[in-house]
Amino acid sequence: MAYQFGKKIVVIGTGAVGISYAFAVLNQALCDELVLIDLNEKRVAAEARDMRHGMLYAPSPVKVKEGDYADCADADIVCICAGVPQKVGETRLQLIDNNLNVFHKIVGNVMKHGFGGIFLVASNPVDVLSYATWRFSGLPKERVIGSGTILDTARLCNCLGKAFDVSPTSVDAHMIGEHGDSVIAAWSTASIAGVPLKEALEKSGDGAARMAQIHENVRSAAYSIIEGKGATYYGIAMGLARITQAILRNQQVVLTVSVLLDGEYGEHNVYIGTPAVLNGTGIARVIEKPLDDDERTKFAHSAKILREYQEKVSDYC
Ligand SMILES: NC(=O)C1=CN([C@@H]2O[C@H](COP(=O)(O)OP(=O)(O)OC[C@H]3O[C@@H](n4cnc5c(N)ncnc54)[C@H](O)[C@@H]3O)[C@@H](O)[C@H]2O)C=CC1
Ligand SMILES: CC(=O)C(=O)O
Repeated sequence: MAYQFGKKIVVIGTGAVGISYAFAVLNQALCDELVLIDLNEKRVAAEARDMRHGMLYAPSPVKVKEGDYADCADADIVCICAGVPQKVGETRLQLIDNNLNVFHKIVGNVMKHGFGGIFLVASNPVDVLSYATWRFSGLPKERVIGSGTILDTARLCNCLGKAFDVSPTSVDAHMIGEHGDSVIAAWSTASIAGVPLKEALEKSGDGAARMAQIHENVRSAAYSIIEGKGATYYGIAMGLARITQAILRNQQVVLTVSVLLDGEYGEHNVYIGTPAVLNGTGIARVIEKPLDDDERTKFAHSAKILREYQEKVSDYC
């Protein structure tokens, strides 16, 4: 496991998601300095101390401490996981007013200290908050990345892996669009070793029903996990760690993340989930999937919803 000399990550908001991400970063030795920031100073100091105790058994030493915004000045990645999560039955978009207010303060504080690295946004609604972070920070769009549909894609690959009895890592399929209720399964391009899954499912006779069921399973996963244990955090933490690895190890890998579209899919000025190539510069390029007509219509609908919510950002600018 490569040790990342000189790499520094700051996590802002060390609740369930932020601290799970921090723990994944330590266990994968993705940086050599990890700084935790939260409004709850007593708790964040305790989290950092607990993590330092585990360092003896980590794959590589990582300096962990609780910190403040001055620590962002020379950070490679600032990952924002702060703000409220959904309560049972609440949608992600319903969190917008509270979390936009939180992000306005946080991004302002980070930029005040001359941050020039990459923002990684996890808080919901993640696409709209990624757009807000881009607007508030003034950084190039390539350096403001939302986790987007990285978790939805993992959920889809899990379902399809189970359905076709292969490892999820052998499934090539993507969830795109809003990380939320209008999320889309890009069935027309889903495959295993080049075998198209839409046709494979259709051959079984009940293909349309199975695809609808798998889509619903993915779309509603967060709702049912929140009902079961109050929050979701391990899945997104692993997804955030994967994005972090792609950036800090300059991997040039394709992941589904939230990016600002500039003509791809016929859309402009909207942060939304799509496959993109990630490397040390952040977003190296967006990959526009060849969608069928139905997927294209649904993607345009998802973008429309997000653009409407993005308008709220102007109130702060
Ligand atoms: N993108 C994704 O796929 C996922 C996103 N999420 C989102 O992540 C966010 C965090 O969720 P949880 O960790 O479960 O919530 P949580 O309530 O456990 O933690 C949130 C933390 O943010 C901190 N915080 C609030 N305002 C702050 C500020 N101004 N400065 C610094 N810290 C501040 C709180 O003190 C708290 O520790 C939520 O918006 C949730 O919806 C959760 C799961 C998956
Ligand atoms: C909470 C959330 O966004 C998720 O688990 O997908």
